[in-house]
Amino acid sequence: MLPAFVVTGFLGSGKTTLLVRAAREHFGGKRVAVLVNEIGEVGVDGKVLQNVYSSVVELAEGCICCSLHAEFEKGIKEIREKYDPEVLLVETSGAAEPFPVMLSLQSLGCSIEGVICVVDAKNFEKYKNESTARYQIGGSNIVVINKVDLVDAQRCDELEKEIKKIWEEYSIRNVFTGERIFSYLRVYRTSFGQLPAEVFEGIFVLDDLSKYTQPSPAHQHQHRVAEQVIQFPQPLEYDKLVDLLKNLPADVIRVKGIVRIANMKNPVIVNYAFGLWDIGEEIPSYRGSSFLVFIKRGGVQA
Ligand SMILES: Nc1nc2c(ncn2[C@@H]2O[C@H](COP(=O)(O)OP(=O)(O)OP(=O)(O)O)[C@@H](O)[C@H]2O)c(=O)[nH]1
Repeated sequence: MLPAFVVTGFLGSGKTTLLVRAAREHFGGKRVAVLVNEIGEVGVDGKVLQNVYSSVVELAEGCICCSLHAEFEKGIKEIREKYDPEVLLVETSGAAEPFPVMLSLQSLGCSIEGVICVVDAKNFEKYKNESTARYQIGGSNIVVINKVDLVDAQRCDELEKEIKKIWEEYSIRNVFTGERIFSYLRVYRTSFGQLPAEVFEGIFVLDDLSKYTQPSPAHQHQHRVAEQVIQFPQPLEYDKLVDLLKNLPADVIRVKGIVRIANMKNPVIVNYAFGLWDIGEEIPSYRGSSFLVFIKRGGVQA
């Protein structure tokens, strides 16, 4: 059985950051393959992850928990044949629910060693009523309260209580017995996805889910976000980019992309989530054109 971890969590919560950190701190020396899914036609996370993992497969334009189901299974088979990994990491898009992904992985001979839901401590209040965010918490056995550098300890305590309540309500159950499929929830508090080694040591292995017949939440799942990609043929002025990020319409909840900036040697990653932005990490290997992906709340179904 191939050990697999699923990383889920709402848009911009810090999934890619966590995986980049895990590569540096916990997977040295192991053959690790990563499968990453984004809702948009242009992937950013895959390019960021390629900087630290050599085997990255991107599934863009669609959602692995519903429309991309077949591609997901094909992607996993391809990864196994091509890279023969010792560990598989799956980063779902911020708009996906983890349960169907877990079922697929198990049916393909993976043992799920943890479903990690990343929660954005700073912005949880702004997205906590989205049903997808609730199913992501309920479909996990490890919740990582991330961005704790941006909130105080009291807020973290409140959040942890709230998350546990949501987990109780939304956790996946055996429809016949009402029993919870995950017998426990483990909560960590982190900054920039820093986790203890135990998370990746196989101590959170899940049961075989195929014996449960609960219909997958994907059947009711709708994407209440829409995305638009803008390409920039010329390098951007730094100040103009900052201006743009500071003056986005309120319904834009997430922006990310890779852009070239005038007078900077390498392309850089641009990140914006619920009002917080950052222009920074360089991607020297990126050869494509500059682009930004804008994700809006309340858009059409994907
Ligand atoms: N202050 C702070 N910022 C963080 C932390 N973790 C991540 N970020 C920032 O949050 C932004 C989004 O992080 P990502 O790791 O790209 O989030 P994601 O969940 O992969 O995003 P999507 O794939 O679009 O859903 C980036 O600007 C990160 O640098 C943290 O603990 N503290």
